[in-house]
Amino acid sequence: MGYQGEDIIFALSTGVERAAIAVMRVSGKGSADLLAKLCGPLPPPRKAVLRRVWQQADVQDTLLDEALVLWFPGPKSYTGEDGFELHLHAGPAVIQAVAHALVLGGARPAEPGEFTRRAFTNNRMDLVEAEGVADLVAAETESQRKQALAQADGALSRVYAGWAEQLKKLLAFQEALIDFPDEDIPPEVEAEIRAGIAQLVEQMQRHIQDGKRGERIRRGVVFAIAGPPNAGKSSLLNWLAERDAAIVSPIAGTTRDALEIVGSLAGIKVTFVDTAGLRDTEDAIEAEGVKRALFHVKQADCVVQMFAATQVPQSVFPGALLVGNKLDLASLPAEVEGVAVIPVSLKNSQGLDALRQILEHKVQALTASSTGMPLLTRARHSAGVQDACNSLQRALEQDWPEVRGEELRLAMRALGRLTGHVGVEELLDAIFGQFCIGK
Ligand SMILES: Nc1nc2c(ncn2[C@@H]2O[C@H](COP(=O)(O)OP(=O)(O)OP(=O)(O)O)[C@@H](O)[C@H]2O)c(=O)[nH]1
Ligand SMILES: [K+]
Ligand SMILES: [Mg+2]
Repeated sequence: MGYQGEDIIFALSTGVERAAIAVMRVSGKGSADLLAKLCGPLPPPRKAVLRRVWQQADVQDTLLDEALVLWFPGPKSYTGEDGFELHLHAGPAVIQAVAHALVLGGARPAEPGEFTRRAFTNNRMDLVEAEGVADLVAAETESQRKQALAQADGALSRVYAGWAEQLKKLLAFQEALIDFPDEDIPPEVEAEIRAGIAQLVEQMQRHIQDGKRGERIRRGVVFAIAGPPNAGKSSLLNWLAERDAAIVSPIAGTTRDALEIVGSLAGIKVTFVDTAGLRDTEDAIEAEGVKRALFHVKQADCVVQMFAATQVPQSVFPGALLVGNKLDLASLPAEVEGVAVIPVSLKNSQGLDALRQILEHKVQALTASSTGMPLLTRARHSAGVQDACNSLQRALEQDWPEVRGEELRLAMRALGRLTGHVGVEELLDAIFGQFCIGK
């Protein structure tokens, strides 16, 4: 997608399902003339006005619809450009006819994310905020909504801007040391620069470590259900899904392919993956299932390790929740290798409320911020902060003022790339391409 800020773009901003009203959004230089062409004299800015929409209003040729019209003159609009919205009756024929009239008036359909990209280009928001908008549009759970809204509102950007501001000061001091080595610069300046850098490094490291949590909220917390055949893993999945998602049978080795269900716990998106029972096997297909099961165990945020009361395991996966099933058949140990056993019977629905609570707590623990800072939400952010942090660490190791200054500048650039203030042209297509059309 080549950026073409000169065009007038339009898109349906509401979904394509049947609805009463469809919002057609238009933005770009020349929007005022286009709106006048369709609806006659411009309404007052940002006021909803009922108007007839014509193919050509001046000659009242072909009435298309009667619509609420909003005129948004730039620069105080979403994109920063002149634009307008038509709240149409949502019939496909109405939408089609209006789109046709817009094209006749010189507009073109928008690319995915193009409105938000223009907002970014016109400094209405930075990249991190734009990503927040994309997440907000995609938010399915309460926690995703809150996190995305805070990010779209600039909470994360303010953290990065704060760091950039501190860095700028440190850089200014450093430049002074470089440019006026013989002047009477107080000796403590050198120490202050070092202390300032060390402080930034520490904050960035904590932010990166905390970052997995924000990503988990965005993507959902992934649990892998693993254990030997017939432990009751698929039975657990079905209980969580509240439907017969997986085949349950007394035959060991029933599940082969990993099966995922998506839901929410404590307002947070979660994915549970049912996997093949872990055992040595001659069967090639079952062996492939076991291989995949182990892959999911490695990838998951948390393993739910299941066993049947009749077959207590020798070892526990690191960090796993240990669920002992078939309480109805035999008694369960209180713990295995120091890890508490959560006793249940999926057959008799025993212990399931307690299990649900433990799962909810786990989800909260995996997603809560440990620093109180807004969480970074994407691999792109952690990579950017890591870049900046690496430069700062190299700066700390440097005694040469010039080299240290250069590392500080590199750290600045890394932060600038994060928020989109420098050298991000190549990133933009990738980022805005993820948006839906009309945003
Ligand atoms: N008695 C008893 N049987 C159970 C319980 N939970 C599950 N089962 C039975 O145990 C058998 C195996 O259950 P599954 O859910 O298929 O076990 P699995 O761990 O998915 O097995 P694989 O997919 O073969 O690895 C089925 O016959 C279930 O009905 C329980 O709490 N008590
Ligand atoms: K089974
Ligand atoms: Mg199974």
